[in-house]
Amino acid sequence: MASKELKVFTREEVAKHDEDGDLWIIIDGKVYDISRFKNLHPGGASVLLDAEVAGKDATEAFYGLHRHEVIEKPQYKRLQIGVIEGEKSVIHSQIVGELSKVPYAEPTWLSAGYHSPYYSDNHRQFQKAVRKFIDEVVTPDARAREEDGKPPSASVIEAMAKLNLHAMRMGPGKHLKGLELMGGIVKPEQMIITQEFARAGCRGYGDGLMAGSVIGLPPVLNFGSDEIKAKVVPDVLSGKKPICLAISEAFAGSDVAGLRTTAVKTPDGKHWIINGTKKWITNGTFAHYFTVGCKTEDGFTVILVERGEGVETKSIKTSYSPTAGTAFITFDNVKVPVENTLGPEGGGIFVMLSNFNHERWVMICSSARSQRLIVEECLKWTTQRKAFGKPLHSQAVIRSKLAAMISRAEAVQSWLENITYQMNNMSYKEQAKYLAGPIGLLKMTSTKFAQETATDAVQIFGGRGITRTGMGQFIEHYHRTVPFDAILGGAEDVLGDLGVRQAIRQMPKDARL
Ligand code: HEM
Repeated sequence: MASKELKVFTREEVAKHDEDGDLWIIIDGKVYDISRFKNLHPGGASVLLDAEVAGKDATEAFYGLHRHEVIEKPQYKRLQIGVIEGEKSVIHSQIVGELSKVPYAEPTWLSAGYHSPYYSDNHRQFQKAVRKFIDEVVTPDARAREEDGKPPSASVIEAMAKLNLHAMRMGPGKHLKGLELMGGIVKPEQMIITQEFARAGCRGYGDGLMAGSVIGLPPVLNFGSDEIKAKVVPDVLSGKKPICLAISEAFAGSDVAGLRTTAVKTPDGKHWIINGTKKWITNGTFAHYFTVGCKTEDGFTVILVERGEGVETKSIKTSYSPTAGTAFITFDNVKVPVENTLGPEGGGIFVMLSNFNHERWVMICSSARSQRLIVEECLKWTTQRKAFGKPLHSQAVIRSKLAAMISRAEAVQSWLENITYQMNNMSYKEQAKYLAGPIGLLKMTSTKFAQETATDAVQIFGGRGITRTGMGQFIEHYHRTVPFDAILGGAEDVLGDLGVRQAIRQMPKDARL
């Protein structure tokens, strides 16, 4: 359909259309005929007939109450009948794939005028490609699935598989050999992928997007037999058969020794028989493979289970969306070949611990990036929202909250970049020795900061910060879902304690005041 031709009006002409039945307004240099829309307006008709609005420039009033995306929706966009003579509209949506120009909305390595010791132009090129993909393919699906609670669409999972994004999210390793990454852009950085995904601002969907594989597949990659890897890895990385990590139970979480799911060998020694339950298992409702922590004769053993007889999964209603597929799982006499054992029998603690650093680091990447998104939302809101006749940010108390939020986001990002650099330059063994503690401390810090930022943001947005639609929708979502980062992958206190205990173990014997 050809787009309607827009006419050119003067402000004086618009001012003549200021009454019920003949009602125009100006928003950002564009003229809208809202004569008929007035009675359908979700905010009511009377506000549009107000003497300050009818026939006038309503830009400030509009942006104090609506997100820009409202006026971009086709059903409202078509209300535009013209433009104002000699004026250009200045407000536009974020351009797909582009960086934000709002201060602190991007980490310094992506901000104009800044330098970074860690990132090259290749990283920037890769980041741009990932962002474009997220903006075009992931974000629209994320918003829709957050609404209907269904798992991420198969088309998104397939599109990610085509670019080998699932494989890249596992970090560097043999599994990337021979794959064409992101359409041929080399040297991918997992931190870039994870941080770009967090920008979609849909926490449950983010986990639904195969987060289970990011934590459930590494034990297979690192400890599975060649036969198991040959079967499972392509299934998972193609997105066709997701995997999840099933450790936590109703009985125990951080206390791995308290887990009760058992695996007992059959008399011929060829199979495990698994019985027990698992709780809060991300992606469990739609996973095909399960990396399961079991109590065995020798202690704790990790075993790969395939969905089949005796495996049942039920959705758990958490405070984020069912998109994540959070499950309660029952294993009822599930028979599994002993070849599915991941790592040594009785050596499951080591398998789990070696996985934790990577899992926590991924979560910090996402936590650091989502805090920044909240900073951006708050900077925009406090600029466009007027209170007592002035922008909100002219209040010192508001600026003080913004100062704290910005500082937290920047501090976490800088520490994270340092840790990431260390990870890239240390062996697996060195990482366990030097980084388990710092990663624990950083995750604790990041999620504490994130929760403080969420609380501050709600205060800044007021009622809108606790409303699921409209201006504060990202703040409401963030405030509701931010505790997930503080619990998943290790609770804050446990992680802080881990960091300090590691430091105490490394205290030199001759250290004295
Ligand atoms: C073409 C112009 C406009 C369109 C398409 C429009 C559309 C909407 C929509 C879709 C909502 C529901 C909430 C949301 O999605 O954000 C809303 C709410 C509202 N609108 Fe408008 N609107 C327009 C102009 C205005 C103007 C000029 C005012 C001036 C006062 C206004 C005042 C309100 C109010 C007070 C609410 C309720 C806000 C809330 O509950 O926080 N609208 N509008």
